[in-house]
Amino acid sequence: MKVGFVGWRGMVGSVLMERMQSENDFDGIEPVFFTTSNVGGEAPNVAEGLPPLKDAFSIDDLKQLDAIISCQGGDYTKAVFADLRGAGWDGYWIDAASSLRMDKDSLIVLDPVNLDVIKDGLARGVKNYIGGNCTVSLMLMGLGGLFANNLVEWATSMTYQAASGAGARNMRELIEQMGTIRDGVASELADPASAILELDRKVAATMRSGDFPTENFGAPLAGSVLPFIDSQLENGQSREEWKAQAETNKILGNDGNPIPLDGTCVRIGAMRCHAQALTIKLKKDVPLDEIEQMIAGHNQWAKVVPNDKESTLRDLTPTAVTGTLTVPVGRLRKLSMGGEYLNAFTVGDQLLWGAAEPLRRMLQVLRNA
Ligand SMILES: NC(=O)C1=CN([C@@H]2O[C@H](COP(=O)(O)OP(=O)(O)OC[C@H]3O[C@@H](n4cnc5c(N)ncnc54)[C@H](OP(=O)(O)O)[C@@H]3O)[C@@H](O)[C@H]2O)C=CC1
Ligand SMILES: N[C@@H](CC(=O)OP(=O)(O)O)C(=O)O
Repeated sequence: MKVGFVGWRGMVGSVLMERMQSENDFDGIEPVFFTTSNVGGEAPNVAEGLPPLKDAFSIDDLKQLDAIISCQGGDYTKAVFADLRGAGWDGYWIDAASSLRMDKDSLIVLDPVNLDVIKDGLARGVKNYIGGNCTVSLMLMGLGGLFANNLVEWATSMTYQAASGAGARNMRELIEQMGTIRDGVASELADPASAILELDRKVAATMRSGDFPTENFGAPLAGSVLPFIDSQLENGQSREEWKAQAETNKILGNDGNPIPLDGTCVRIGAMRCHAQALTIKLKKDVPLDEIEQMIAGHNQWAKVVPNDKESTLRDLTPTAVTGTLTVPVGRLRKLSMGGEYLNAFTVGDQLLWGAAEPLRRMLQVLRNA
């Protein structure tokens, strides 16, 4: 199988390369690497004898491939995809960008949750397989057991989304902001007897000053939260909030009767793990131990964290989860509204299950088909 890689040196692409190497996914495929900026440059060192980088805008070169994985972003997809199909290319297009997700000729891939939908798509001749929004994919990896058991009547999710979701430059800016705040009160911090309200006043003044580095986020994130992610829709939702219901139901293959999902998406000062607090209205009052079994039994990455303080602070934080494929689910308890109202909190690495991993695994599904 001849597989083209576009966007392999970006943040999502680099995580994809790491995962493919550690799973030996390059064995048995013929990888071809593309670039938008360095045609003729050296391909990454993932296999022997790779040809130099090809032009990612060359339809003739792209047409030679059986499958293309793009982590280059939506603008690239918009620039080449239609022309490539228009030129008669019939290969598999696997993409991290959102542009084609809701297209009728595309499926959203998250195989531990929707392998049946993917296999049905392959049998029907679907050729476009798109990774889901990170928050949606991570929610489904954690709570897939409840959806698989048809228990969710509706859910609302309040998210705590990491800087990486906005890009590599934003991750750097978050740390710049943290450092700027710290540097502004270095002398007060060095003196344990300094007045806390004076320290606090200086921190606020630093964050509000015109010099504070906010070029990428557009506002201070360190020491604050930003309750709007992605663009604004006319109905008052952010696009990130809109994706929850639209993408979840598409992933699950719910055509006629969508499960309502909505909430507030918030950027916080974590590096690459998204977290979300969910209120889930169950279709019936199922005992908590059965719910825990459904969640833990759904896939090998979902882990139930006991609802006690020690376990939660040890295992249910971005710090604990970052860089791993584990998707812990905790704070599981029935809410005071009644036995059909479930509380849950889940955390996941948004560059792994939220971006690169579903694409890597889609290639494996194709190879095994
Ligand atoms: N960030 C995220 O959390 C998620 C992102 N996505 C999708 O993936 C797309 C790519 O995201 P992301 O990986 O964050 O984007 P990046 O900005 O990290 O990389 C995109 C491209 O930028 C070019 N580039 C320019 N300068 C550099 C540099 N210094 N280092 C590395 N690459 C550079 C590379 O293209 P070239 O080699 O051709 O120059 C690279 O492939 C997004 O647009 C989005 O559609 C999807 C889910 C989550
Ligand atoms: N919007 C997500 C990241 C992302 O890339 O989402 P999407 O793939 O749906 O555009 C975030 O900011 O955390």
